[in-house]
Formats: sequence, C-alpha cells, structure tokens
Amino acid sequence: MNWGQELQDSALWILQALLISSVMLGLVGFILVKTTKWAGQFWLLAGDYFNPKNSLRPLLTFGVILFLSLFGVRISVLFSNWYNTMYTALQELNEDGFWIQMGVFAILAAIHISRALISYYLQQSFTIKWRESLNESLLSQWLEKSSYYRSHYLETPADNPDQRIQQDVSSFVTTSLSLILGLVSSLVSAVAFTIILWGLSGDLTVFGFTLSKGMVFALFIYILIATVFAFRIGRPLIRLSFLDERFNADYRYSLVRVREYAESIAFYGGEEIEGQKLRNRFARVIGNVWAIVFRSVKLQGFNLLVSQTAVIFPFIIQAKRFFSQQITLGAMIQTAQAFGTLHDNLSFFRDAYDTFAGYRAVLDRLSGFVQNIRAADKLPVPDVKAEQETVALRGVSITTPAGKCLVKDLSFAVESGHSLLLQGPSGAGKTTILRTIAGLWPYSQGQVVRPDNNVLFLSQKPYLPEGSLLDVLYYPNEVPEDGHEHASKVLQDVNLGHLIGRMDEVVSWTNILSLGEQQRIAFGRLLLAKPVAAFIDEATSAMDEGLEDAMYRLIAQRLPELRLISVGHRSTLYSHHTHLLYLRGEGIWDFKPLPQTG
Ligand SMILES: Nc1ncnc2c1ncn2[C@@H]1O[C@H](COP(=O)(O)OP(=O)(O)OP(=O)(O)O)[C@@H](O)[C@H]1O
Repeated sequence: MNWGQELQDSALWILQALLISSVMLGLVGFILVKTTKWAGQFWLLAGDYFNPKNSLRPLLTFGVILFLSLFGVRISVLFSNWYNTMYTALQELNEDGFWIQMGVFAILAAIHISRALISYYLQQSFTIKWRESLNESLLSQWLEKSSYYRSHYLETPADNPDQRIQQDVSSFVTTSLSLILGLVSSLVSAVAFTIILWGLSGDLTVFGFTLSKGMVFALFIYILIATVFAFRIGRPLIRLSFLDERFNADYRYSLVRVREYAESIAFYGGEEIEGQKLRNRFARVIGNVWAIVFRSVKLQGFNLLVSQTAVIFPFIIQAKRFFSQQITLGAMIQTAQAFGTLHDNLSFFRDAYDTFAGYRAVLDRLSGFVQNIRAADKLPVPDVKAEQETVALRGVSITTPAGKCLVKDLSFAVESGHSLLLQGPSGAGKTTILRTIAGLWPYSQGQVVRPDNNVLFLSQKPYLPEGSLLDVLYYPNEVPEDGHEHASKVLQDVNLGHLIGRMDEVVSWTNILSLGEQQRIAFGRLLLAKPVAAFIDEATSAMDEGLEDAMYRLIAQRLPELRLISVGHRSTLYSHHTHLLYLRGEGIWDFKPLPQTG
C-alpha cells in the first residue's frame, strides 16, 4: 500500500463524501420535513437557528463537525487496510514490514486522537450555543404577551412548561446532533465498507445455489430482517418514554406543591391524603418504568442476539477460502473487521431505535409547547388604549370562558385623585374586571383606557419574588441607588419598622412574613413605585380594620394624584373611596358617587 498516495486520495475522498452528504442531507431533510410529522416538528424548533439569514455560523460549524465525522470514517477505512497489511506481514514472517506497520499505526493513531478531541470540543460547543439560542427563544415567547398566564385559558394547556424549557431543550439539542451525525457517518461508512467487503468476498453457495459476492448480500438481508423486527418490537417505547417524562414531571409538581403549601397542609393535618396522592403519582411512574424495562428487555435481547451472531458470521463464510489459501490471514481479519463495522453501521437504525423513541417524545412535547404559546397568542386580547392620564372603561362587556355574562356595557372613568370601590357577591366578576384592565382576560369587548406603564396591580396574596427584602419592595423595578433610604422610611410607614435591619437578607420572605405583613409590603411597594394608577384586589383582607384604615390614609396622603380602583368587601372601605361600582350579577351593575366624610 502506498501511504503517500493515500494522503491525497483520502483528502479527495473526504471532500467528495462531504459534498454528497451535504446535498443528500439537505434534500432528504427537505422531503422529510414536508412529509413527516416528526421532521416538521424538528424544523419548527430548529428552523430559526439554522436560517442563514439570521447567522451563518451555526451552518458553518455544523459543516466543520460533519467534515470531522467523515474524516473519522476515512480513518477507520485506513485502519481496516492497516489490519490487512499488518496481518499479512505477520503471516509472511516479514519483520521489516511489521515494524513499518507499527510506525504507520502510530501516525494514524495520533491523527485519530487529535480528530476525536477537536470533534468532541466542536460538538459540545455547538450544542451549548444551540441550547442557549433555543432556551432564549422559548423563554421569550413564553413570557411575551403573558403567554405563561394566558395559556391557562386554552382548552388543553401544555402541562409542565418548566420541564419542557429546562430539560427537553437540552435533550432535543444533544439528541438531534448525535442522530444526524450518527446517520450520516453510518451511511457513508456503510458505503465505504461495502466496497471493501465487496473486494474481499468470493462466491457463496447456499443449497447448491452459488451467488457471486454472496457475503455482501447475505449481510444486507440479515440486517434488513433484523431491523424490521427491531422496529416492531421497539415501537411501543415511543409512547412509554413520553409517559415517563410526563409522570415524573407530575410527581415532581405534586412534591413542589407540598413544599409550597406546607403550612396549610400541616394545619389541615393533610399528610395522609397528600401522601396518598404522592404515592399514587409515584406508582404511575414506577408502573411505566416497569413497562419500559419489559419492552427494553425484549428489544435489547433481540439486538444482542443479532450482534453476537454477526461476530462469527464472516469467519464461517471466509473459512473455506482461507484454508484453501485463496486469501491471506490479513484478508480474513480485514473481512471480519469490515463486516463488523458494516454491521454496526447498518444496525445504526436498529440500535438507535429507543433513542429515537425518546427523541420523538421530546419533539412532541417541545413542539406542543410552541404551538400552545402560539395558540395563547391568538386568544383575543382586550382592546387596551394607552393614555398616560386616563383610567376608564368604555362600553365594556365581560363573560366567563363558558360564555356567562359577568358585566354588560360598563363605562366609567376614574379621575386623578379619585378612587373607585368595586363590590359585589363572590364570583360576580370583580377580579375579572381587573384582569380585563390589565389586558389579560380574553373574553371581553369594548375599550379599556389606562396608562401603559407606571401602574401597579396588588392582589390578595402578594407575590414576593426571590431575593432580598429590598428587591421584594422594589419589584418589578430595579433597586435605585438611594433605595435603602426610601425603603427604610416606607417600612416604618407601613408598620414594618422591625424589618429595617433585615433589608439585605436573602431568604424566602413568603414563608417568613405573615399574610398581613406581606400585604403591607405590597403597600410599601405602592408607596415606593408612586404609580399613576393602582388596582388593589382585596389586598387588605388579612389586616384588621385599624391597619386597613391606616394603609388607605397613607396612600391618600402620599399619593394624592393616584387613580385607584380597589376590590373589597368591608363597608369601612366606603370612607376611603370616592365612587362605588356594585356588580349585581348577570351583567347588571350600579355606579354611584360615595358621600365624602372628613
Ligand atoms: N380561568 C378561568 N376559567 C374559567 N372560569 C373562570 C376563570 N377565572 C374566573 N372564572 C370565573 O369567572 C367568574 C368571576 O370570577 P372572579 O374571580 O372575577 O370573581 P370575584 O367577583 O372576584 O369573586 P371573589 O369575590 O370570590 O374573589 C367566576 O364564576 C369564576 O368561576
């Protein structure tokens, strides 16, 4: 073998393989995307990243990775030829030839190791960048236009979005790359080794019938039959792995809920019923895991049987030609080695079946999530007009998702310094009016006018984000430089002076503060943000009347220009509001000014 010439041949071979595989990949990919559901799902998720209009970099990096994979295939062809030459030298007791081959091996091995390391690094860097990009894209779509909230109004909201964003993105990216590279290099390698095997194989006689180059055909038929069976045995794994992810996520979610509502559950003594629920969910996980195990035992058993049989197959077929000295020991060993490689390449589809099964489940979940976000985007949005100085509803009608009328043709305006109290029986639609004003409720008609920023909505259970108390107080804004000073004063004002020394402490404030204290933190937030308009939904429910009175007085005093709408049941609230909107049910409402005391 002329190793000098080999260098040139190899370079040409790799370039040709790269060109053909890139064209085929593009063409077959295009057809699959147009004709199969799973490839369509793949493109829905990957299309943006690989679009050359956005950036050429991903495609170029992928090209280099592909080049290195094909380079790897070529190296294994060279190793295969090396086996032949080396074993032939051994058989001929050619010592010089043997030592030359040791040198050749050292060079090949050095190239092989460098290629493998560079390829590993590039693949990892490619997956990390792709993951970053997909994570960012999903996260922004999910957060944009309040999809994370509005998707609750869809008929079938996607379960466990947290798992889809955090876990599925990572496995989608990693598995996509490994499947594509595995597919291309298996196919190219299969072609290369078929050519080698073709040169090495002789006639095959079965039942008196002689087939020229029979070994190659026998191998292909063998793998084809094995693959068809493996597909049939492995098919149920697709659904099982989908269920595995889902049951695990459900179980995790239930555990998180116990942690979140720990106190309520402890007060109710709900350990038994919660335990029962948790055990039921876990039982579903385990039941499914067993189903996966049984199915995998069948699939793996079949795969092992097929690959073990393949070990001795080429020796049996070539034995006669070797013992009659038609072929050398080198050719015999190369046959076995090439047969093994070809077998592995063709078995790619069979062995990758369970990976593909899991991959399809990931595709289902991620594309389902994207479609969910898009469907949430398409839900109607209230007509909200931004005007910095106005809070008003004009001819607004609101229904429930089921179509029940909550409010009909409602119009009012809240002037600067005025405040509107919203009252009515439970379920009448008070919170839903606030949701409509916030632009969240899909089932409303008419026009809402409000400032598009510098407004604050306070709910009964305030949201205290992770972070220091200072972060909590300024949420959702950044803490300004003189934040400490203002926040200390405000904490004093809302009767939480004892927390001033703990402003920088990062703890779970939701679990530490009582609900009444949390509600006062929310009022503190209001005083710091100084909004143009505020919407308060039973945000004083956990305070006694004295504290509630103090909070409202504080707002009136510190924010005299504020336009305020609040929801509350107590009659003591009348004295803090200029107007009353009373919902009587079935869309009927009364709007009237309230007598001003003091
Ligand atoms: N996501 C939802 N899907 C279906 N129906 C909903 C949804 N949210 C609210 N509703 C329904 O809309 C109606 C109005 O609810 P809303 O929360 O506005 O009542 P409310 O007057 O604020 O009651 P409460 O005084 O008890 O807080 C209720 O019948 C409620 O069941």
